Amino acid sequence: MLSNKPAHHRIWTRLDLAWLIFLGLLAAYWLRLDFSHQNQLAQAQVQAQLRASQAAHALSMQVRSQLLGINFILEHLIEHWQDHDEAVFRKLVGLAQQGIFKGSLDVIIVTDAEGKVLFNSHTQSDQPVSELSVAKRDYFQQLAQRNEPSFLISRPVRNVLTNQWTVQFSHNMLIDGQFAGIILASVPAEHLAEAFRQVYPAHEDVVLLVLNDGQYLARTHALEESLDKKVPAEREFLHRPDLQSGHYNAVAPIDGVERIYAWHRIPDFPAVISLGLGREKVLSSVQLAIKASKTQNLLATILLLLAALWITRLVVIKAKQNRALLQTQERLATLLIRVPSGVLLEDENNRIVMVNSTLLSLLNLDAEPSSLIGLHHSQLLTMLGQEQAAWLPMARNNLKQRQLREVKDSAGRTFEIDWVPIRRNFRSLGHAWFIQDISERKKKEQELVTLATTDALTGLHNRRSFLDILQQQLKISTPHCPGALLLLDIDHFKRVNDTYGHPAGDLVIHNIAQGIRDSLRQDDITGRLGGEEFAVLLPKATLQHAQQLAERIREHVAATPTITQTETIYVTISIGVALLYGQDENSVQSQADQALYQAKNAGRNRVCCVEYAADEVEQA
Ligand SMILES: Nc1nc2c(ncn2[C@@H]2O[C@H](COP(=O)(O)OP(=O)(O)OP(=O)(O)O)[C@@H](O)[C@H]2O)c(=O)[nH]1
Repeated sequence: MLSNKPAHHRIWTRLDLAWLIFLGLLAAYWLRLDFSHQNQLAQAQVQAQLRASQAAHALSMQVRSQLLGINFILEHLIEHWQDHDEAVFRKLVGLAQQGIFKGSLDVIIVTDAEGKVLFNSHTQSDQPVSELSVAKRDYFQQLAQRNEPSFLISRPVRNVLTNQWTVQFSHNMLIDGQFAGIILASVPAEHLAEAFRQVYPAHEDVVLLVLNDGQYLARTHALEESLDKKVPAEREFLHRPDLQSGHYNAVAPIDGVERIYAWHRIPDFPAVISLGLGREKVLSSVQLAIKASKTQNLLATILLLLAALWITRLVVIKAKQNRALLQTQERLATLLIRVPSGVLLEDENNRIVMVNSTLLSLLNLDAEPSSLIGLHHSQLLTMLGQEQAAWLPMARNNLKQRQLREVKDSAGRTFEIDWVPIRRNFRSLGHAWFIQDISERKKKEQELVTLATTDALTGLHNRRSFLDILQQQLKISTPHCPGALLLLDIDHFKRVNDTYGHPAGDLVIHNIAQGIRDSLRQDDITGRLGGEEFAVLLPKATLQHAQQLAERIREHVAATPTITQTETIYVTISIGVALLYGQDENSVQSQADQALYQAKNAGRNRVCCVEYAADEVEQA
């Protein structure tokens, strides 16, 4: 039996499992996608670091060559200062101003060993040099203690006249190994920053030039805010003197921008170049691609979820339909078992769809109904005996009308075979056979027919049945075979009843009926029209033949008494004869009746015929 709950439960268990797997796969996909996005970001960052590192290295080389140039110019000027030819020296200073940072040199100063300014490029040759001393400056004090040629880059200082930040490049002068003063070139920090800005103009990117102690010398952006500061103490290059280059990510405290930094020490000089690329800008294309990928995947996921919901709905509907179908099949199967007919249902390809055990027993087939499902009709026929196979010819699907027929088997049983086509919208869906053993029904029908057409006392045709046959016979009678109607009536039967009683009278009637039947041939028909009146139909008889037969009957009745326990009863009969041809039911009866009347009037126990014209008799 079908059970609703388990089937329902089963389908939901399967769906739950499918959803679990589906959602698990989706989650795994998204985790993998996220991992891949992180990877892309990391790779983009590594590439940015690489780019920054290469660019920082190139910048450091460029700055180094600039510094070497300044150093060379200062050394060259020192040599000429010691020649004491101020005119030539001033000319060389003019040339140096052109050479150092493309004319951005602020000032060149020469001092004596005490720090007193002996030459100032701002002072014209015909003017006295102002009384200035740099003796207290760091760079002077450092250089004063060195007895080998030394080049110093000092932290930026504000020019008191221009209020500009300037970076001081200084070199000591030695005469016979003794400190004899310094030469100093001052360059605006803005100029250094501008040189870098030309390469990295965007404010997201930054180039820093710092001393090894972290002091800013130049910064492409926010220069003013940075020049009197140092870079944050945690920067790698401050505490890893062993490293020549490196990189780090940081949010600059000056402008709050997050950058990917790569730094490089400037070979031979105590300074570091650091290039920071704006992280957001560098990664923006990758982040955009990731965002687009996430959007596309989200849409695809939503579509997949919608599709999965739709499929779930279809599966549930299908499962419900299947369950309903199974229940219907089960009901049908129960019906098939109970139905008294044998049922065989086939599809449009003559494949067995349904069969019940009643059919198998009617066909004398020893098999389980389920074993026949799916078999072709021809396979079923080979399993059947010849007789049964003939009952179920291969169905023709073009037949549209029900076919009903009766067959008899060799055991005398009658079967009704009903073939019903199954069609829908002009299309054949198959057909069904219903087979019923109707032997009993047939027997009962026959009994009813007999009851309806037979006289109970004599077993002869009753009046209605006899007249029906007479009517048929009248239609087929011909001049050569006219046929005849005999009306027979027992003579003085009232006396028999009166004398011997009614039961004895019945016996007489019964015996006379028997006598009449005994006198006739197989084809002749006898009936009791009522009371003591009988009729005989001789289908092909001529008048002469009918007369002879009537006479024989009359003689037989007269010579055959009815013997009861106490009596022997002799009776006679009178007979009227009429020919069928050319008459209808009423006229032929009327003629035979008149002939009978004549026989009665003429003394009874005789046969009288209708008197026909000579040509009529000849024909007969
Ligand atoms: N026992 C018996 N008597 C019947 C039956 N049917 C009719 N009868 C009797 O048959 C008799 C017929 O009588 P009538 O018609 O007078 O004719 P009849 O006495 O035979 O005289 P005729 O025909 O003139 O020779 C009646 O007494 C009926 O009661 C029957 O089925 N059984």
